[in-house]
Amino acid sequence: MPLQIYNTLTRTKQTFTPTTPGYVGIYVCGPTVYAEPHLGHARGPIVYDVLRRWLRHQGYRVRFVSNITDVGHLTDDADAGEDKIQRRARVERLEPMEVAEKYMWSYFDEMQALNVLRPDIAPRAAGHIPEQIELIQALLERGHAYVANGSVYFRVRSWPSFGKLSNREIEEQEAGARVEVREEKEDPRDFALWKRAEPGHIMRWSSPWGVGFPGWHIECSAMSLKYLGDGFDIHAGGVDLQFPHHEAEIAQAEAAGHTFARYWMHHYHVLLNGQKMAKSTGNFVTLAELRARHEPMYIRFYLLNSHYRSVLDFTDEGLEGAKNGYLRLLNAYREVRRRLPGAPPGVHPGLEGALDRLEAEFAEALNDDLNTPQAIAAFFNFVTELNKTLLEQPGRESLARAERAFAELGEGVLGLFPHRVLEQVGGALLQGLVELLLEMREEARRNRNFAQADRIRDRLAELGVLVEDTREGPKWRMNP
Ligand SMILES: Nc1ncnc2c1ncn2[C@@H]1O[C@H](COP(=O)(O)OP(=O)(O)OP(=O)(O)O)[C@@H](O)[C@H]1O
Ligand SMILES: [Zn+2]
Repeated sequence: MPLQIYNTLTRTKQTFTPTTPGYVGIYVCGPTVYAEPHLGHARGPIVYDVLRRWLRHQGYRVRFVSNITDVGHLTDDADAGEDKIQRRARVERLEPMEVAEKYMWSYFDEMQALNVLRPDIAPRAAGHIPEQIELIQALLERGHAYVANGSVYFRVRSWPSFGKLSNREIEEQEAGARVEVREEKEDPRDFALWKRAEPGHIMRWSSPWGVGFPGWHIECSAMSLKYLGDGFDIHAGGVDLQFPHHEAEIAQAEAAGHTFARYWMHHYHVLLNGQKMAKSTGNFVTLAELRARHEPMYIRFYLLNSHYRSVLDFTDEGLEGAKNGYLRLLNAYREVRRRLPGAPPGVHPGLEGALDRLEAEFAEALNDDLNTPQAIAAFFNFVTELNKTLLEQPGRESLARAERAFAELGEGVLGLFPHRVLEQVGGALLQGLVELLLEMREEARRNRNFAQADRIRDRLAELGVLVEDTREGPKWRMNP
């Protein structure tokens, strides 16, 4: 079965076929960079990272674009309120662009720690003002926008398909708008493409309509079309963005004469205490806090262990459980790597069969609307079978294939086993030294020098090397 994607536009799972055979363009709405990223911010990037890796694994060339919003996102969705970045700049006594830099880099650092591949392009809204102005001009020429008082608004009435993505009526949009904003609009449903800068507004650019700044939605239409072209393949973001942000993006692009994205993917929220994790409400746990307590790969595994179209209510116990599951897979991978150099030549039919099943189940899971928990389940099934076959000393060819499965599917596609995690035990020198210490510990025990033996074990534990005494002698593993 080829890749099926649930397309919000059609509300069905559809077979994915790219516009240009062999190439896939993906655009993901990125963060507004005015605060430290929280766990919710990681879900989308990790899910779409797996999508990107999976397409690449299947031989596609993928261009992955994810923007940084550094201007235009107001505290109020109805074109009123203060720019979120400017407000933060006031609080921190920084330049707005300092705020944007600071939190953009925290975001990139967190994503890197979570083994999310860098976007091919991470365009910033403030760096694409001419492109946005050009798109607004096209809308004005076609009568889908109008100038009012130095601001430009999209004329929703002129675009009947507005609302096709979310099927939603737009009345709420009016609710929070300040009176003067409402008054200059022809229709309360209209939204800002360009806003006149009030005297205190620092982030300002010249435009044909006077000094101002772009509306939040226009950046994504302008930048996705610029870098991915008309009719690009996949546009993604959180469900909260479906309306009004994505509706506006579609209307702006199509009303200006472009064909817009063909598949729309939306991930559901990470919750905390039953509510959406969000910067603006203060209901969140930052990635930095979590990373101080947990290896980042536990966090990635935790997020991938639920389907992106279901909400995920975060709990500490859930994350703790993910850790155990993750370590089970990681230890199996390490064991395969450890055995490989000394394995006798040969093919082990049992292991080969388990690998066939893993590959088939894994592909089936990801092709079914990116069912990552199912793909992880395929790995668990495999590890159960692998552990059985390891008792029979499988030959090198089969072990090498098992190693490739971990490397190509576990790391290459799911991104769960970066070199860093493996290297903690992978280095031959480290391995040799630990084994030497364990030999000395055995010797100490034979000489009834238990204090010495315990000291070696405890010192190793402090270094993260856990020693377990089994019937076959001491075994050790790293606690990452
Ligand atoms: N709790 C969450 N779970 C999943 N995705 C989220 C969550 N919060 C935000 N996102 C997604 O992260 C991206 C960046 O969103 P944004 O910067 O607006 O974050 P936010 O925390 O919701 O901010 P605010 O509270 O100010 O609206 C968007 O794609 C958004 O859908
Ligand atoms: Zn967007």
